[in-house]
Amino acid sequence: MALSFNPRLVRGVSRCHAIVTAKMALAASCRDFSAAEKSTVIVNLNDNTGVATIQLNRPPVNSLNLQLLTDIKIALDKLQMKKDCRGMILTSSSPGIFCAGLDFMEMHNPQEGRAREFWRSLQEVWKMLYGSRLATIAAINGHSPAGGCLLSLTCDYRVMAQGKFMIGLNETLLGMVAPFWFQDTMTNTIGHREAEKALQLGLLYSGENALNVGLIDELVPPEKVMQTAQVQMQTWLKIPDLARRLTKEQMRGPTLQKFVQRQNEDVDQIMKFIMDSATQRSLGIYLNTLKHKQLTSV
Ligand SMILES: CCCCC/C=C\C/C=C\C=C\CC(=O)SCCNC(=O)CCNC(=O)[C@H](O)C(C)(C)COP(=O)(O)OP(=O)(O)OC[C@H]1O[C@@H](n2cnc3c(N)ncnc32)[C@H](O)[C@@H]1OP(=O)(O)O
Repeated sequence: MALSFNPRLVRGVSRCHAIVTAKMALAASCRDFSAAEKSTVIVNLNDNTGVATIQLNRPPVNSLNLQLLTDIKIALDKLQMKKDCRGMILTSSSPGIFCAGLDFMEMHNPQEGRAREFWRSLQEVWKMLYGSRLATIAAINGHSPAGGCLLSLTCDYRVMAQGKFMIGLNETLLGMVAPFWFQDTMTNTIGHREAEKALQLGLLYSGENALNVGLIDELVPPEKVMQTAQVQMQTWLKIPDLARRLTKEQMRGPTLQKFVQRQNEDVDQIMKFIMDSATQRSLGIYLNTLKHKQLTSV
């Protein structure tokens, strides 16, 4: 079978797979909790407020490869073990791009063993974030398609930057089906009817339309995204932790339980799907449309 390769993506491989060294500039009251010296996330915990920030730091587009997923997981593990950490803001170190979703290089003609590990890591990160004891806010400072949208949907609140940025689960545009837990996370946020349209049509929303359907909670000028997230975090942290956390557990519990029951089956289904030649053909076609910039938002 002839596969369609996108030269720009192929060129991007070395860059995408290069390890990004995080440069830490820490304020006096902040502690560095980054996963390792060479990490694809920058993590700070403010001791005064108990609020941590995780910045996705994998230029140019924070596409989620195995390393970035692993670093997010390590960072979250560390933060959740800190008793004094009560809230977490998830954002990007590259204004203009929150996260471009899964790294195509993990999906395009993968080795099965690596692909399984990758998918399990994505599942783990979703489960940890969706069930986190922390109050979580996504400061969406740029584009957030597919897996990027999913990451933001795991948070308790979403602040997005005004501008030409798009957000949504556009999997069908890639000839893919968003897994049931992507769908559930979306449905829990915007309701069944809107999610049906969004998921079937692979809608990428503008900030204004995302706000209208409830996909995001606030739309603010780009330079105000972090500040707005921090102010909003104070509202969440005014609530006694235990009451807020138990309420979150009760609200999200059924979705998480369903996920745990079907987690292994989900991996098998994804592997069958991704190793199929028709899937790889559709993916190749999509990579070409990406090259020619045909993505548009509603
Ligand atoms: C292995 C098992 C997995 C199996 C999964 C199978 C089934 C599950 C079902 C579906 C799940 C899907 C979830 C996903 O997340 S799929 C990813 C979907 N993402 C997108 O569609 C976004 C694509 N990117 C864009 O639209 C634009 O890049 C973006 C708007 C984000 C930014 O635009 P901008 O103009 O600023 O930048 P570009 O010039 O386009 O990009 C810069 C550079 O980065 C490369 N790149 C972009 N996105 C990705 C990506 N997701 N993965 C890898 N690389 C990416 C792009 O090609 C450019 O490279 P270069 O030209 O500079 O080399």
